[in-house]
Amino acid sequence: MSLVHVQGVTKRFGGLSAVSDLGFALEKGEITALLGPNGSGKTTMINMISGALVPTEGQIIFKGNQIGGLSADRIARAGIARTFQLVRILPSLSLMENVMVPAAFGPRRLWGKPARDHAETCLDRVGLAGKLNLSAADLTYIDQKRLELARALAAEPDLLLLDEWLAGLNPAELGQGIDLIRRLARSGITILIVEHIMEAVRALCPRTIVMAAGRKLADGATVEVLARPEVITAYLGSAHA
Ligand SMILES: Nc1ncnc2c1ncn2[C@@H]1O[C@H](COP(=O)(O)OP(=O)(O)OP(=O)(O)O)[C@@H](O)[C@H]1O
Repeated sequence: MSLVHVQGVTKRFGGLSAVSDLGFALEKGEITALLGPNGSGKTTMINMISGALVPTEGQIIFKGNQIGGLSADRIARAGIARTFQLVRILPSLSLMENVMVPAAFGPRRLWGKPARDHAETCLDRVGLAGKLNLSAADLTYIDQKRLELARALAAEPDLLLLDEWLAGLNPAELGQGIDLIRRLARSGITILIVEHIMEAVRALCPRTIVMAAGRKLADGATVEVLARPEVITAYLGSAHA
């Protein structure tokens, strides 16, 4: 059985259909790109999987259970974590404290020493092992991104949703970011990536799903999908082309 099964999902905001009758499945351990021009509905889809938005129609099945419409808190505990387009960390807290907070709300509800040990492991996984007691406000941009990832990992997700996690990195940092995501995927986490940097998509994602105006335009091997005329046409109208 697929880890995730999105079936006939629609999200309407008043008269606007941001996502229309979308369907796809994600297999365990897969790393997949969700692409599309600005406003095509990618973030709305991620928001429905993570519980920030309730689908108007359709089902989102995760590990065999319908999760569409459940609270973000319950979905996180079921094993789905995400990052945001604009980094969300707690600047006044140390790195360790930043990661202990989501650990407390994760499936094991860790507290005290087990939470500290788990936070240390998560920070180590993203390359921040030496900075546990620094204040989050003092981090460079890429380290803030690493910290956000460590906070997502603290909830011990089976599915990780990355919403433009690589955006804003310089070329050297981009290489480090790609390596880090690849390492996480190898550890068995299923990853869905919304990303406008095609170099990263090609390097990381064997499979790509393309949305246009809320609908699925293409789904298949990345190299093949990105060469399709209808995909190229969809992107030519966008600022990211
Ligand atoms: N809360 C909301 N209320 C009303 N309309 C919304 C809301 N969220 C998104 N939309 C609209 O839904 C459409 C899809 O937006 P969405 O942010 O999902 O696109 P996207 O593909 O993620 O775009 P981008 O690449 O620019 O982030 C857009 O027309 C957007 O204006």
